[in-house]
Amino acid sequence: MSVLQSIVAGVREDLAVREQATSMDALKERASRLPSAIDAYQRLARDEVAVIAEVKRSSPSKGDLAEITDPASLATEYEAGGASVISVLTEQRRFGGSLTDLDAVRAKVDIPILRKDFIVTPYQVWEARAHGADVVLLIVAALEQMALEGLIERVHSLGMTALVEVHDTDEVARAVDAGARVVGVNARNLKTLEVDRHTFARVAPAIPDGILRVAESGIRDSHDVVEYARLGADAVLVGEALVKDRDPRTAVAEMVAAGAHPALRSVRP
Ligand SMILES: O=P(O)(O)OC[C@@H](O)[C@@H](O)c1c[nH]c2ccccc12
Repeated sequence: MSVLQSIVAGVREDLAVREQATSMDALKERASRLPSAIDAYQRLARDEVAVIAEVKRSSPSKGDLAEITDPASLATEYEAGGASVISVLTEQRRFGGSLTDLDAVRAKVDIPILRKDFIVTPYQVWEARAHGADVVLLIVAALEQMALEGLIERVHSLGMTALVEVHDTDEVARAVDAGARVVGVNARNLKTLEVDRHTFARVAPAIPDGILRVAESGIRDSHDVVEYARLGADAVLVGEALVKDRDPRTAVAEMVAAGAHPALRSVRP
C-alpha cells in the first residue's frame, strides 16, 4: 500500500465514525444557516501572486512541526500578514488536524478558508461547507476519474472552489477534463514524500490558460515565491516555513510583498 493509500484508508475509518454521529441532512441543514461561500477564485486570480498560508501541526514526512495550541490566532496572524486564503489541515492521524481547528479559524478570520484533507466522498464536501470552508482540496491521485468529476461538480454547486492537486502532466489532463478551475502542483511526491522543486516548471506549462496555477509544498522564503512567480504561479501554498517561523505575520508579509513586486508582471507568462 502506498503512503497515500494508507492515509486514505485511515481517513475512511474516521469518516465512518463521523457519518454515524452526524447525518448528511444535518450537515445540509447546518450549511443552509451559514453565509454563502466566499469566491476564492476571484481572490487568487489577481496580478499579484497570492499566498495561501497553512495551519499545519505535523506531517508524515517531517513528524511534528509546531505545537499550535491556538490555530485561530496563528490564522489571524497570517491574515494580518496579507494571506489571501488560510489552509487548515483537518486530517487527524498523520497531520494532527481536526474540524475543531477549522471551526476555530472560521470564527476568527474573514478571508476564504481551504479545508485541507483527503476528500473521497460528497459527505466530506458537505462537512467542509457546514464548517464554513470556502475551498476544498481534491487530490487527483487519490480519486477515480468519475469520483473526481462528481466531487468537482458538487464543490462548484455549493458555490465553493476546488483546489485540484496534481503531480504530473497526466494528472493535469485528468484535472482539466474533470472541470478543474484551480490546479495545484504539489512538489512533494506522495509515494516517496520527497520534495522536487523542479516539479512546477515541468508540470505547470500543461495547465491551460484561464485555469489558476498554485505551487504547493517546499516553499521556504520570498526567493522561492519570486521563482514561482516567474514560472507563472498565481498562488503559492506554504505550511512548514510559516509554522516554524517565530513571526508568522512577517513571514507571510515578506512572501506577499515578493509576489506583488511590479517587476514580476512583465516576466510572468
Ligand atoms: O509544509 P509545506 O512543505 O509548505 O507544504 C504545504 C502544503 O503544500 C502541504 O501541506 C500539502 C500539499 N498537498 C497536501 C495534501 C495533503 C496534505 C498536505 C498537503
